[in-house]
Amino acid sequence: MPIASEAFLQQSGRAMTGTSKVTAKDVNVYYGDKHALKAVSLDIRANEVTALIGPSGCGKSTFLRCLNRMNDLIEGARVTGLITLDGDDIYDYSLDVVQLRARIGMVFQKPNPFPKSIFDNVAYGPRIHGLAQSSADLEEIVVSSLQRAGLYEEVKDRLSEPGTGLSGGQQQRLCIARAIAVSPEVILMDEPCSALDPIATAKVEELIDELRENYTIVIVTHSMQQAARVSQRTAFFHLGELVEFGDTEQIFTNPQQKLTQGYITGRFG
Ligand SMILES: Nc1ncnc2c1ncn2[C@@H]1O[C@H](COP(=O)(O)OP(=O)(O)OP(=O)(O)O)[C@@H](O)[C@H]1O
Repeated sequence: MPIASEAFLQQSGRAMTGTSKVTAKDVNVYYGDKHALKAVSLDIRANEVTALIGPSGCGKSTFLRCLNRMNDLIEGARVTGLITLDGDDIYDYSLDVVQLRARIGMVFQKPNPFPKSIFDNVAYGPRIHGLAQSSADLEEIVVSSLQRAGLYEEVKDRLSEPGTGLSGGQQQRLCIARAIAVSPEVILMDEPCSALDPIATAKVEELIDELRENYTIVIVTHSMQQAARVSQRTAFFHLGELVEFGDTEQIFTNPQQKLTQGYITGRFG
């Protein structure tokens, strides 16, 4: 592809598939004296799903939270190293963290809709970021976000009812719609299916696969089957270190490291 179009795509906020969207270089995280993440470097490619796997406490969530500076909210947490979004340092002192979190949204383990109507849950972000010029505009954003999250058909007749009245799987798709509504470029998901039953999990996994057409996704999961089903690339962490990172198929069929092999074959974890 000619360089001119690459420059245009990057300016327009959408990097090309295969290009690096988020880059971490030598990232360390300390919680007080605890060195929780050790010299982690990895590239997250645009329009792919990157899965972070590894045994409990290995630092997956810590790394995920570095990517939109959620660790800033944890007292005593300190991050060193470089993390860039489209080449720009996200820890730059002049950067507006609220804007950053609109560009890099997050979906949590437990669905956490606001105690508001389904409509207002999705409208919340666009309202605070001033993304809608009129109420018709806002309605369009809400409807299209619910559609992209695969929830609209199920809730279109009860948009004014509380989001907390939906089933767990629907609540999680509502949270995904809420994240999408501010047009993020990257969506971080921290075990988004761990509170869901298998049918709701399948729906969210299907959705993740559809979303990567427009977004870059990073997902923490405890389920190796899920990582294998939804991701293109997988990073295996152990005791705060990134042990192996590569194409998902290669990681699961031909891991290069003994530790990775031990984990994926269930020898520990
Ligand atoms: N707020 C915190 N304060 C102190 N230590 C923390 C904090 N959060 C995480 N840790 C520690 O940092 C290490 C990495 O934790 P993290 O939650 O990132 O691991 P994880 O791989 O996501 O684990 P899990 O799969 O159990 O969620 C662990 O040893 C954990 O105890």
